[in-house]
Amino acid sequence: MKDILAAIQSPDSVSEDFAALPLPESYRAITVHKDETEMFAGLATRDKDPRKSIHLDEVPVPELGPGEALVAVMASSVNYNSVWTSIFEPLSTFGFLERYGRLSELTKRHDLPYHVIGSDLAGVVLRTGPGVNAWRPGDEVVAHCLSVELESSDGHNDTMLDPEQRIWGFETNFGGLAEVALVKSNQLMPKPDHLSWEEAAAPGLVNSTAYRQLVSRNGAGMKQGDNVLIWGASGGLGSYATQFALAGGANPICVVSSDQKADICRAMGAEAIIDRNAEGYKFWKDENTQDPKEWKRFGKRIRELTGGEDIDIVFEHPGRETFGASVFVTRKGGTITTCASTSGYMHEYDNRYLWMSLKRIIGSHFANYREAWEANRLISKGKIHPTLSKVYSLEDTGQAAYDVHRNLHQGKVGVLALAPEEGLGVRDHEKRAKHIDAINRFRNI
Ligand SMILES: C/C=C/C(=O)SCCNC(=O)CCNC(=O)[C@H](O)C(C)(C)COP(=O)(O)OP(=O)(O)OC[C@H]1O[C@@H](n2cnc3c(N)ncnc32)[C@H](O)[C@@H]1OP(=O)(O)O
Ligand SMILES: NC(=O)C1=CN([C@@H]2O[C@H](COP(=O)(O)OP(=O)(O)OC[C@H]3O[C@@H](n4cnc5c(N)ncnc54)[C@H](OP(=O)(O)O)[C@@H]3O)[C@@H](O)[C@H]2O)C=CC1
Repeated sequence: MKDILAAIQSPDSVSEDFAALPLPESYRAITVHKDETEMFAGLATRDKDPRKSIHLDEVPVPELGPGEALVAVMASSVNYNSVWTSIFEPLSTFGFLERYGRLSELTKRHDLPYHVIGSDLAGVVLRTGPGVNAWRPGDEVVAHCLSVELESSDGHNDTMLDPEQRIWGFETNFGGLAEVALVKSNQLMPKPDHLSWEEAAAPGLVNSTAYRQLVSRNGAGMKQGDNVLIWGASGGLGSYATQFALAGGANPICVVSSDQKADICRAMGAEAIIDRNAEGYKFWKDENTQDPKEWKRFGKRIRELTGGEDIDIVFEHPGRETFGASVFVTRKGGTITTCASTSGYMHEYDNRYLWMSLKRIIGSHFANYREAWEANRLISKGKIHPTLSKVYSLEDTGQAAYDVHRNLHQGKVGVLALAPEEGLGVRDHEKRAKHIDAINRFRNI
């Protein structure tokens, strides 16, 4: 591993040098263990502690198959899907690995008693499998997390519709929170050259998801002037949704839960901000009863901020807690687009407000190959910026996941894998200097 890192850090290394490096037999990886899936049985979601289930193990380097690449991971980031994996909710991800393992001789590799998690990476290609021509050892890359087989025509127009669609590092093994990762080569994209390894690893999953959910015609198809209600506007998804709304000439109405988060949204350029904590919205009177008066109070506040207008698009992900309010505050003909249910997946809303006002609910999940590429291109061009706040070592990934689970973080949380320190990997310093304030906006807050 030392030789690999030395080659990555040497300005003189060429592709042949990487190709000639022997692959290590094993690598350090963040895992959860199959024999621990019941460890939190009986505990409330909030009390399940990722620091107890997340391990740092030495695991064997997987065999490389056709169309695949092994990547030396310099940095990765924590996504909420790794939080779900680490608390074994809503399902243990070992069920996904077993199902994938049944697909073919090659996919059997994924069905192991440990799960190497993580759905983002920035690093350097070490080896490519048969049939890979577009990427070579030594290429500096990021990887998106869409894994598809594409043997069925169902996914040929929109790769997210492939019946064998999986999220790498969540529904497959050998993810990005590790020193080495195995990906399909079609997941690879050029690393934005003005960013450090950890900055480049931060946007991938959430940026692509927000792009499909909000901007793409497969999602809400946002246009100039739209009022976009963004829940968790300074969080992982929300910090990119806010940037897309601003960059696309829309009007984000940002919901956050503290002054500090409101300040971050202001610094991004948003003006309409609702502090849900300070304003004390209680959309549920008790576990089973919502309070439409609170939906109305929330809608009134939105109208104050928009000069009397209602919401064209709601960017939804908190789920059960907010969904009733989200449907209510959407204007006639507007769209609620949802990609998650952090607070609970059995939603309730008053359907009269949906059908009588001709609103639409759109389900959205990650991004197809092309959308992920387009989202990464916007990062590379400096139109959208990473929202990295804090960076942890691989050893401290459990704490990083704990922070995200407890909503103690801002924007995105990074993890260094092979990178010995922060700030390495920048190739275009001039471009970086142009965007430095935006790149650092979330740092150390
Ligand atoms: C990029 C990052 C993303 C995120 O962070 S997302 C957040 C994290 N992710 C999650 O929380 C999602 C976790 N996943 C899940 O909870 C589950 O993954 C799903 C609920 C999404 C799906 O579960 P499944 O196991 O695939 O489905 P079933 O409920 O067990 O049902 C499958 C059985 O139901 C049959 N079936 C499917 N459609 C129909 C139909 N229309 N009519 C009749 N049967 C149907 C199938 O065939 C199959 O059957 P048979 O069990 O016998 O094989
Ligand atoms: N389907 C897909 O492709 C994807 C799904 N996801 C899912 O989306 C969800 C959010 O992910 P991500 O943005 O990365 O997570 P983060 O935790 O980084 O951000 C979510 C934000 O939502 C807000 N929030 C949390 N709970 C509530 C609540 N009960 N009511 C209102 N607001 C709330 C918080 O902001 P504040 O406290 O400031 O209001 C929080 O910062 C997760 O469940 C994740 O699994 C994520 C990416 C892709």
